[in-house]
Amino acid sequence: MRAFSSPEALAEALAESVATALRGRIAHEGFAALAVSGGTTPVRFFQALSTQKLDWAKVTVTLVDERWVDESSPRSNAALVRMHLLQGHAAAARFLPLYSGAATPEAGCALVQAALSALPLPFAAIVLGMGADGHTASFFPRGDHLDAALNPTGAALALPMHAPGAGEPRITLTLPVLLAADYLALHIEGEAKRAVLAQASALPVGAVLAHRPGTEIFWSP
Ligand SMILES: O=C(O)[C@H](O)[C@@H](O)[C@H](O)[C@H](O)COP(=O)(O)O
Repeated sequence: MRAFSSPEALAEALAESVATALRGRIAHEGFAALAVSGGTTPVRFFQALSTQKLDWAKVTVTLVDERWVDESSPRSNAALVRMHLLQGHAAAARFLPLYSGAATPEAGCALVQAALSALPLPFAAIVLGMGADGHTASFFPRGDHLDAALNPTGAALALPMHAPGAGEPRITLTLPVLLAADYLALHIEGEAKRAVLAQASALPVGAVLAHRPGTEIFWSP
């Protein structure tokens, strides 16, 4: 685990690592894709990343998971990314939202998967968050598609998810998509989340860490 003294220091270091992964992929292949998480934690990281100098016009940004709500909702991860990440240098990036306006994530999933499969996969970088219940992406405990989403050999790139702790219906990238990324990081802040992480083996986030022990964990108080 990389422990930092402040959320600001963490944000700068995580932005450096992600920018390095993006530059590396652009240098080799000309294009790169990045998936980021929503929620409340990533705002400082988004702001730090938006100031990184790289050829953002070659980057497609999308989400690890999304709440099935319109961008006018304060719960929209897409709105969060537009407001805090797609600014400054990063304003030149292309953004692929996961929410399409379809009535349900089930109805929108095929379209999302088609759009994802047109990206320069695997992702150059993916940054995960974690909830207090041990979910990461939308791999929620008791989620209706949890087993399918955590199948390391599953063919789906994205799946709908309904779960008691999820708030609204969700759509999420699947475990094999996360595992294939060039660079995979988990960003958590606060003592409570560090304590949850210590119990990770019994939680959905633990499935990611078990399959990808090299996942770089960023923590600050
Ligand atoms: O849409 C979401 O909710 C996220 O992508 C989710 O997976 C997030 O990373 C955790 O819930 C942590 O959320 P906080 O940063 O708000 O604690």
